[in-house]
Amino acid sequence: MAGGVVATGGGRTHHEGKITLFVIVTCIVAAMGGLLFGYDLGITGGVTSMDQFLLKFFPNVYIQMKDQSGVHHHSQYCKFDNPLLTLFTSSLYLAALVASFFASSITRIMGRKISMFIGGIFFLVGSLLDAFAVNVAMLIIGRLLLGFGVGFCNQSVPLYLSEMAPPKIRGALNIGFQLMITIGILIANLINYKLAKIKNGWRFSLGIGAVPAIILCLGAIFLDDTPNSMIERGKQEKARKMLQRIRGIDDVDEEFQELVNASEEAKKVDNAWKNIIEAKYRPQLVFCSLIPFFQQFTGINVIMFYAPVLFQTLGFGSNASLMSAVITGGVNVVATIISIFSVDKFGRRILFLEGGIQMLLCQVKVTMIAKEFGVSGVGSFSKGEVNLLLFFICAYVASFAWSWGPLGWLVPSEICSLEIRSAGQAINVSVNMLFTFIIGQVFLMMLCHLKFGLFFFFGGFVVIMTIFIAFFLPETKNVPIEEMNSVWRSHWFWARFIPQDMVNSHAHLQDL
Ligand SMILES: OC[C@H]1O[C@](O)(CO)[C@@H](O)[C@@H]1O
Repeated sequence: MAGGVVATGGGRTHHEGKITLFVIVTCIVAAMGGLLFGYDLGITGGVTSMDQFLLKFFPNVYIQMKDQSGVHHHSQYCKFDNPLLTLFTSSLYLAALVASFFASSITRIMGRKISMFIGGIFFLVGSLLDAFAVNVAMLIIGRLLLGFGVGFCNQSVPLYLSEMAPPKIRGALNIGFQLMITIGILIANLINYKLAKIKNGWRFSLGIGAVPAIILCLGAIFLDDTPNSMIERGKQEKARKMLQRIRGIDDVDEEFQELVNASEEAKKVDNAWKNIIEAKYRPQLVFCSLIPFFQQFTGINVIMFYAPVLFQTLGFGSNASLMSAVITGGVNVVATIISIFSVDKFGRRILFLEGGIQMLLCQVKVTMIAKEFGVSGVGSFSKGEVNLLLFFICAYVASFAWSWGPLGWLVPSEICSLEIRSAGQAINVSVNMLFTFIIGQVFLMMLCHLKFGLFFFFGGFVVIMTIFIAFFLPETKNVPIEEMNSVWRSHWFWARFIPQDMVNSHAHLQDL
């Protein structure tokens, strides 16, 4: 899940309830929010490598790119290094960061539906502005609007999904949102590949985002709000009817009562921000801040944002570069699906540790192969080397996609109890957006200065984060949220922060 607060409605509930057609339609529409995020995230990489786009908005970059003589630049690595070009990609994340502060209150006070609708409108207008852009300003304003869309949808969609779905599929849906993001990235890569050859293809690439935005807006108009949100806003009777409708059964008393109780308790939480800085919540504060930071310092967005540019820099032809982005996008989707099936089987730690080691090995291998290209970037690869490079980049993306990708959202959401949940999620989402923005903004400059050593730079962070997980993250698989304190209490490091009276006496940790 890429944001929002997970509504657990009391944790381990096993209510009756079918997966009704209503729930399915609801989920499809809401999932458009994740798809749009992924689409807008993945689309810029291909667009910024298209000649016509560069020629229109960034002619200097175009000249540098075509110039093989070295007159305009010192090395191949620097040909895309242009702050405005990177702002086109990364401004979206800055806007998303700002919007999520407003979006969380609007989602709570006015409901999930309104928030999704506002997000959809931002996506729609942003896509159209970009598609019809006549200058760089219009292009960047469009990206900022798309970023507002991301901010609103990241708050409302995951919440909407988890509140509409029957409890038994809530966990799967949590990762399902991340899956939709990866599908969005893949679709963007495919569209770029197809449209690169047609005249002004970039306009279509940027404009096609309007289609899921329209579905999202229409959905938000016609679908109802969640029972949780109705209860929160005092519409009890409407909420009960809604619950009967979405569950497809009449007897919803037990679940309804639980939702009412959860809402009462939520009202009692006076100040999640004050709570989370208390010493007893130190582990949650640390993980909600460091997990998103580390997730971005795996370097994944270097590939997601700039794969075509990166491949071109490393000497791939323009078509091969766009195709390679499709391949990495496909690997990303498949590995995220693998994660859905293995996260409750192997546990979080195994996935984090395996993912970290595999990412590191791949980064070392990529550095070694890219070294052939030389510091000045004038070397060239053999066909075999190109394939090997692509193989290791794919293996790297796969290891991210079954570890830090989905777990970066899952773990923070499952360790925060109600009294700190909203603050914990807000920290997680904002730290993630902030560092996505920073990496998006400085990557091309880093590529220019660090050259192939760039992969090593992120590799260094992967070593630190893997050691961090090994020593500090206890296994959270199958641990109900109310028993999390026992886990911290029996941890060699976190135990010192947790007073004995916080530990639930019924805790059972045999499964760990
Ligand atoms: O699938 C990769 C994508 O997933 C995210 O980490 C969000 O969870 C993005 O920052 C990244 O681009």
